[in-house]
Amino acid sequence: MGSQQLQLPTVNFNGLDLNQPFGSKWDEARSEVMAALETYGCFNAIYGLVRPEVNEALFQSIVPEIFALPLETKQMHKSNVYLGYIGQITDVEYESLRIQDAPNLESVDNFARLLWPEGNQKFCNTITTYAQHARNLEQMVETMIFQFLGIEKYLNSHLESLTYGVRLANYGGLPIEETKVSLPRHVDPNLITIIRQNRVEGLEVCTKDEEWIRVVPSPDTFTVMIGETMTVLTNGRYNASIHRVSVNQNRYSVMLGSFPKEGYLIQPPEDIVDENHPLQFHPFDVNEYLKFRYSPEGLSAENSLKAFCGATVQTNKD
Ligand SMILES: O=C(O)CCC(=O)C(=O)O
Ligand SMILES: [Fe+2]
Repeated sequence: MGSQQLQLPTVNFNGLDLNQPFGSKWDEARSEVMAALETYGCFNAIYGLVRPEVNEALFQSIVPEIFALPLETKQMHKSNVYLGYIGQITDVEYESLRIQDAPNLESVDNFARLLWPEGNQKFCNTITTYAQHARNLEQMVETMIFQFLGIEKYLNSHLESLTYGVRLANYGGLPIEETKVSLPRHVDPNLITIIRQNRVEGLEVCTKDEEWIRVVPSPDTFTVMIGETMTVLTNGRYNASIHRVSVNQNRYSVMLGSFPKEGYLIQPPEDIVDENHPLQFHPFDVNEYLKFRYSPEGLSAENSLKAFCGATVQTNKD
């Protein structure tokens, strides 16, 4: 038998409501989500409520237009190595821009005015509508995780401590004959990333057996993946998804990422730490971690998260 193409599990979120997080449909979706997170650290969510015209505006005009701007203009958004503009680093011309606090119209407008001094209403409306939609999905997944771990009483304060950014990515300089890795294997440092690839595929997720699953885009599907901050929060129960991007043609993607707000420390609730589940990580500041992760010490560490904040656990296999 030929090797069967592995596929990422798909969970249907249509009809689920963040304000009514219960009932048989919700519970069924939650079981599927938690099983997928355990195995892959990610899954596909069918969540088609974003209007087609928003999607069209995003991928047909907003994203291509922003990357067509002069480099100096795009580079006005540099803050640190993970936030802001990233580019000019590989021969495949990967570049990306991050819009901080994207569900908020005022923040997006501030961002837009750096690029277009007279403002850009279409840009602002499209980005905020998209970000609010993806944030809803993000918060449903957070809710499922908190329910599943029996730590729901901490959910509201946790959600209030989050901030959301949208990252736009451009894989240019193509087409080329052979598909090539243009964003190398990595894990995301944040809590959850909601990825939207439009038509052109490229995202690949690594399984525990070191096989790569190619994620096929579809019009109403978002890929949901957990990052290292979620690993810390869940005391190591859920590993961040290892992924990369391989392409042979021009590709755009749009991501929403959740981060703790500046100054918030992440640590697992005491309810999920006990003799059988000893504390795996010291309280974690993602911004400090980002500085470490891209420092020579962080880059050379086998596991930069553990090197940064791992607690010494006697019973651990490593
Ligand atoms: O473009 C994608 O599909 C994913 C990009 C990614 O993994 C990242 O920016 O961290
Ligand atoms: Fe990533």
